[in-house]
Amino acid sequence: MDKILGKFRACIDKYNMIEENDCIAVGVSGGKDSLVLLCALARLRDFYPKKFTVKAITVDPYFENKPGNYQSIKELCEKINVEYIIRKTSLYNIIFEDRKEPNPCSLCARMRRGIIHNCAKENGCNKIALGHHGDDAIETFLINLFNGGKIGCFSPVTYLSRKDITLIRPMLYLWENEVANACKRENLPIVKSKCPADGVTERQNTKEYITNLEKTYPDIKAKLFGAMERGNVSGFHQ
Ligand SMILES: Nc1ncnc2c1ncn2[C@@H]1O[C@H](COP(=O)(O)OP(=O)(O)OP(=O)(O)O)[C@@H](O)[C@H]1O
Repeated sequence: MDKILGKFRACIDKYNMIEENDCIAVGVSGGKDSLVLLCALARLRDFYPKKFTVKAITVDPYFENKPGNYQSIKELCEKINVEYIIRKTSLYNIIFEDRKEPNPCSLCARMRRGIIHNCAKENGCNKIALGHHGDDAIETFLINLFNGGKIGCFSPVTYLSRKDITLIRPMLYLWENEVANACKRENLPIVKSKCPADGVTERQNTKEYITNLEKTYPDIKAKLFGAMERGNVSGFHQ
């Protein structure tokens, strides 16, 4: 974990993501990104100059109308001294059985976000940390550009005034392969998603597009990310 903590902290400091006495809910899906985020934040909590609390929240979509098995995450949370909250939902039932959504991902993400925000508030948190990394940022930037003709991305920090809660994305200075390596090194307990739509997303195509671009422009990822900061895109800045 120490190997990634430098960049992790640099991102937090640059975008002032943590204030004294923050209570931060980490959205934990069970995937590698949010597990690494959870452990990195819990580790930082132990020596960061500003005191803050970390909690973990999993929104259980109830795939196939059955509860997910998050026992290994529960054990991890006990080990790193983090309170763990699992929120039962009917996401799977609503999206795949009731509505039989042809494009389930965006509705699911929207509903899931609302549930995480409410759950964080109910548990006394003023911030929510999400596991987006640098690859997610440049992929989102390109998807918005190519599909919508728009310059934009999610922001490193977003204050949601209606809910009075702030979203932070502390892993933006890490690339996906750095996060994946940290996950392996720490032997974190990935809970494999049972989502029927997993892996067949637009994002996968964009990932492959960027991998191909890298053959001609080896540092295209850093250039794209740098352009977002230099161009002050969506709250990114230099
Ligand atoms: N079911 C969930 N419960 C709680 N938080 C979630 C859940 N699903 C996603 N999140 C949060 O939203 C972030 C972005 O969601 P997304 O589906 O893009 O995840 P991802 O990039 O596949 O990351 P991960 O490897 O953590 O699953 C996650 O990193 C996590 O912080």
